[in-house]
Amino acid sequence: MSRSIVVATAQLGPIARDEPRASAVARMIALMETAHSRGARLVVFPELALTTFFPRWLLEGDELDAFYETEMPGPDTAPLFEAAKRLGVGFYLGYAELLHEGGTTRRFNTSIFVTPEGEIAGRYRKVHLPGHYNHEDWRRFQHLEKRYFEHGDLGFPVFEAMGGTLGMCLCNDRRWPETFRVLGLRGAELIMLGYNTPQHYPQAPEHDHLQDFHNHLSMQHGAYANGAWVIGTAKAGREEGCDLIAGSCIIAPTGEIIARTQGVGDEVAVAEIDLDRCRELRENVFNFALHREPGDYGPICEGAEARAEERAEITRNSRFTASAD
Ligand SMILES: C[C@@H](NC(N)=O)C(=O)O
Repeated sequence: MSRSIVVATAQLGPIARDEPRASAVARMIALMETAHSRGARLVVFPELALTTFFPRWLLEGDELDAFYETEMPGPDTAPLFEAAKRLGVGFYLGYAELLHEGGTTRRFNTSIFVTPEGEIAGRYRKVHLPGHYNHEDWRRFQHLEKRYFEHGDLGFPVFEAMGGTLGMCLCNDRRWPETFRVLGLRGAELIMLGYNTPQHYPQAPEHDHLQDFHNHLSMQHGAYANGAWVIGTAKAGREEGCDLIAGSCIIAPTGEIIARTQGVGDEVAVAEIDLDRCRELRENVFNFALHREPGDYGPICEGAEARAEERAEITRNSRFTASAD
């Protein structure tokens, strides 16, 4: 018996700095309706899908806080939840999360999975935060994710929804094989992720022409080496003068891209996927129980305590991550 489900990647074009959330949400509902009209029951939106990619600027106070969600759904996002219920569609959504916890303000780069019933079935907080902590004059665009978000505190959880075992990650996470492997070890059959990836890589501009290649290379390998379906969704196009790559796609457990967007604007690509196809890999070349050799992978987990302490020290010194209320 197959476990087939029609899924969609719902790519967004640029979101202007002054574009209200209600406008971004209206665009997402239109994409969801298009996906639904093509049979989709699951839709994946990008990372930080409700606003422009604000870590490209040094911001403070209310101007910064305005880019975070303090409730989900909130007044601006409730229509997306309602559309999902009306259409019977589950969705992945990336957004900036701000919460007050024990007298502390916490900020995460977060994704959730919402079921067709409108319930939040899964939550993920980004583990691999790229970029830097302080303003760097030499950059045309900042990448202040390390300043604006705390290291995700949930690890890489999986959850049951839509008849399968699902997992999530966000953007830079896809470049790390460990992300996919941990989700694979937990039995993920479908891994969803959103990304905001500039075409220009300031530290090594000679790699600019490789951004699309590295994007697909990472996700296709993650799918193949773990026998999982992967859906990757871009926020694409020229956003506030910064070119973001597109290439949103649906990838089979064999590593093959079976559907992808063509342009750099709002666009949906749809495919029917059979979750049972994960077995083609997981019962053969990547049968973990039979072939994996964890005894030889020691260095992968070395340094965890030192790294946690280093992060805690940085957090204590940062005005933005885990700041006192
Ligand atoms: C640059 C970085 N962006 C991100 N939003 O994590 C990446 O694509 O790895």
